[in-house]
Amino acid sequence: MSQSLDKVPATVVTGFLGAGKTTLLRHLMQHAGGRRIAIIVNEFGALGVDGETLKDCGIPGCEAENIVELANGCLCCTVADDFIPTLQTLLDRPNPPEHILIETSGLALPKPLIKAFNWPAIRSRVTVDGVVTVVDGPAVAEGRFADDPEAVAAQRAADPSLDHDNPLAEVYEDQLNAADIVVLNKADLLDTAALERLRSEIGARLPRAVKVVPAREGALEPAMLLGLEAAAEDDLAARPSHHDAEDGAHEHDDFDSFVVVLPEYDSADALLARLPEVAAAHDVLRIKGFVRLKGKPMRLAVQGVGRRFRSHFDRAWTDDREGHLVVIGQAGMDQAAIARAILG
Ligand SMILES: Nc1nc2c(ncn2[C@@H]2O[C@H](COP(=O)(O)OP(=O)(O)OP(=O)(O)O)[C@@H](O)[C@H]2O)c(=O)[nH]1
Repeated sequence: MSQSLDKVPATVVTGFLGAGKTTLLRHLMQHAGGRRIAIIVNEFGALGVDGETLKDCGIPGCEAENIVELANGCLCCTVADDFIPTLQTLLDRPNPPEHILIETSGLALPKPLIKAFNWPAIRSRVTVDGVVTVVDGPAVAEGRFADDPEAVAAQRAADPSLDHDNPLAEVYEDQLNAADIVVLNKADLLDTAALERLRSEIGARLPRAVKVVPAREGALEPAMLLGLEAAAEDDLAARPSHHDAEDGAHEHDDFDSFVVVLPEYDSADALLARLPEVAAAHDVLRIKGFVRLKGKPMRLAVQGVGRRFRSHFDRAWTDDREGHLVVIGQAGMDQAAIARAILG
């Protein structure tokens, strides 16, 4: 399918919490070859961390003005108020972007977002070049997205549109269904046999013939991800969604997030030792944020996915915000207990 020459291509990068979407975007920006790219980030959680991670990260193109953070919330419900005007503002720039990258929240069902590209205000100006679904390989291998993998497989064989008990499974499935390419990320944490098994398992779940490409740190050539010319907004029927059955209306109450404000620490060692234990004890899905250390101008970026944590000094603080961590989990998590345990 050839893309209309005057439409700006937009790539939707989706994938579950912590799968590696922001990491993949950073890699793309690093290898953009001078292309003018704008990024729209939509995040679940009261405080934007992904936008903060990308903005002014030192990669050419990641200057703050090229990165737009959409207000916290469900992109599909704020399409008219937020998303469409944001796109229009980008397209109306004197020097409009040559490509737009959109990072969805890890909990988003991507189809309503793709549908939004059919809105009259933008339909003639922008097209969905492709949907890149980033998958957290080890999390899938650990069975994070299935109540009981065998039971779900059997159920699906009987009725592919069946809802799952596990809300994670539903989001995961919708994100796979929307994909034009699947990035099987965190390949470094899987051996060859596990990687091959996952690749064929994922391939078997996909509703269409879509490539499943293993990656480490989202490091793939931009040519693999951009320029797919999928015009996904014209091809909605091929991308079944749990959202379809709900007739547009959907629940947001499966997941929850809150912010823990941190004191300034002499050393982050004790905090970093506690975090994996807290995440495991409370089945927290995602923890991310920045820690302030006494006497250090640099902020310590902390990223946790399940019980796997990483931290590094990313850049100097540019404001006097306190250190904070955004915690995301399933609804009903004991926020007070988690906050207490984090603060130690
Ligand atoms: N071991 C390993 N870790 C990775 C890889 N890719 C990303 N990570 C780490 O996984 C964590 C989450 O990565 P992000 O890129 O922030 O994930 P995300 O999908 O943007 O997260 P949300 O926006 O919260 O959904 C970070 O600590 C990354 O450094 C990979 O290929 N291997």
